Amino acid sequence: MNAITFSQVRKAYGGVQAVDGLDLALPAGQSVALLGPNGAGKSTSLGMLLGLARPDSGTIGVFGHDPAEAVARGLVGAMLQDGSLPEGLTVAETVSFVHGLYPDPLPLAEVMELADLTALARRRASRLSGGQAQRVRFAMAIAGAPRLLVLDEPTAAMDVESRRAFWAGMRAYARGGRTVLFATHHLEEADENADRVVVIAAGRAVADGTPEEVKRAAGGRTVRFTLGDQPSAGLDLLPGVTGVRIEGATAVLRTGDSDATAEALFTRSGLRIRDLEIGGAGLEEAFLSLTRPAEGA
Ligand SMILES: Nc1ncnc2c1ncn2[C@@H]1O[C@H](COP(=O)(O)OP(=O)(O)OP(=O)(O)O)[C@@H](O)[C@H]1O
Repeated sequence: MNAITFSQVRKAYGGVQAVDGLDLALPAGQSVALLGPNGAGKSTSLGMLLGLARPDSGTIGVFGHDPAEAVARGLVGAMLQDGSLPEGLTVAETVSFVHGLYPDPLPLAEVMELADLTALARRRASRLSGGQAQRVRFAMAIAGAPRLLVLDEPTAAMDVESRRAFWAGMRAYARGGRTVLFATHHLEEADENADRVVVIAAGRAVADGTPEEVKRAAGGRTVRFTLGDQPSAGLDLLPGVTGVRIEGATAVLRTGDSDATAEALFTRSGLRIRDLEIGGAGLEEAFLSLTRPAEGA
């Protein structure tokens, strides 16, 4: 059975078409990243999935139910971008209170462990750093052992160490056949933590598959070399080149024909080429090539 289906879902705010005909079918048991640039429609889609807003048209199903019905049945846990924590309670009291609301929760110690909160149990929840508060929200989202866990940019306020611990907790939660859908614009988070990546731009899915498949669908390879302070003008006109990015002293060319691009760099560009590397396109190149045309539209 599909955990989630979106069929031709549309949602506009005033003149902005936030979600523009989104189709999605996610089988139960997968961890899926909804990957897209700012304003792509990720939060709007997740809000509708949680029954917080209704589509203007189209339908959304969660384990075969209407979203609000699925939430009422306790099938869905969510961690959204904001939401304040109660004043005056410790972390342990906050998590334990929410935990007590569910008929069939995860063991409390397991919730604290998965959210990496054991060492913070006695701290006041209202005095936590942004990243620590996110971990409490994560604990509250998983406490009821929901079959579907929805996370909207969960690591936004976390440092590198907290992120690592967070994703380890998320993957451990996902292991018992549970479904996780998370929104992110961090490519490496999608690459490392999702079985499947849905790239969303301008309110539509523009690519959908394993991280490897998405990279392949975007096609092409990258040719990178040290440009130094030489001019980059004209690199986009070399044979095969479909995109040019300058990263500090390095030029990164996306190309459909790396042999022709490399040959032209040496014979025709007039540049001094050093440290040439040819590689497969990473998720970042795939993401840029998939979302750029839609963004500019
Ligand atoms: N309540 C609202 N009122 C008006 N416009 C909105 C509202 N919510 C979202 N939008 C607009 O809809 C579009 C999609 O926004 P959304 O927040 O869904 O994108 P997102 O992919 O989650 O972006 P981000 O990564 O920045 O969170 C944006 O243009 C946004 O400005």
